[in-house]
Amino acid sequence: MARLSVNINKIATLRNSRGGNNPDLVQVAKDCERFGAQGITVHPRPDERHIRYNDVFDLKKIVTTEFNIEGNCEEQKFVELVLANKPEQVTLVPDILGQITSNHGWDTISNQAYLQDIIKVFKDAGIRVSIFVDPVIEMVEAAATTGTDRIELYTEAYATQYTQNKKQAVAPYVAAAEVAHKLGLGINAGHDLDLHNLKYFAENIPALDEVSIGHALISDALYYGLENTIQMYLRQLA
Ligand SMILES: CC(=O)[C@@H](O)[C@H](O)COP(=O)(O)O
Ligand SMILES: NCC(=O)COP(=O)(O)O
Repeated sequence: MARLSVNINKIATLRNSRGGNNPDLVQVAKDCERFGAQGITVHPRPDERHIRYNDVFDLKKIVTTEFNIEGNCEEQKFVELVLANKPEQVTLVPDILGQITSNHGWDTISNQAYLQDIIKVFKDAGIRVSIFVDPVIEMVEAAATTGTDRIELYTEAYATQYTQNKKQAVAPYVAAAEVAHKLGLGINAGHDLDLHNLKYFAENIPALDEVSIGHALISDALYYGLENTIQMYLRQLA
């Protein structure tokens, strides 16, 4: 069964909207774990639109499952933040400044030497590395020679196509996961996964280690409550 890592970016969005500490991000992380979350994911962006760099230090003190920090390693401040906190996992995402959200994986061919160097920095610090990739066979194959422990399959395209044709939507991800598994890579996935599309994805992807889910899960919690929502997502993975 793939692990569920809850991305709490949008809790920080709500907190920041009024300038105080409500909702309390640290308490929400503790509660997510108490409700069954098997990991906590945050994505501190340079503009700190939601997760602030200081949040990472506060969360590191209390996360007892797996702490996954996502971000763009081309930002030195991000590299220093991760090395200072040594999470269980870092997920490297090639975001360009000003993006509304993450919307592409690494070109692991043209960035091969750069990724090899930066991945070694994190692995030498004892941190598991995952890199964000599109479900493109060549990109997965080149990921294997970067030294990364895992890939994270960027699932927006799956989510977008799911309602029209779920078999067609999942096909490239199955193919990518089969190649990744054969090459000894761990397999994570995330972006726009939700209560409608998660079960089918998890049933079809071989050797799926972890999904990280935030936007839809936190939105669902507005209707179903956080504890019930986390349990609902876990049931999709059972
Ligand atoms: C990498 C990815 O797809 C998501 O984890 C990302 O963290 C979402 O970021 P926002 O919450 O800023 O949209
Ligand atoms: N890596 C994906 C993630 O952490 C959350 O993405 P989303 O569910 O907010 O789209």
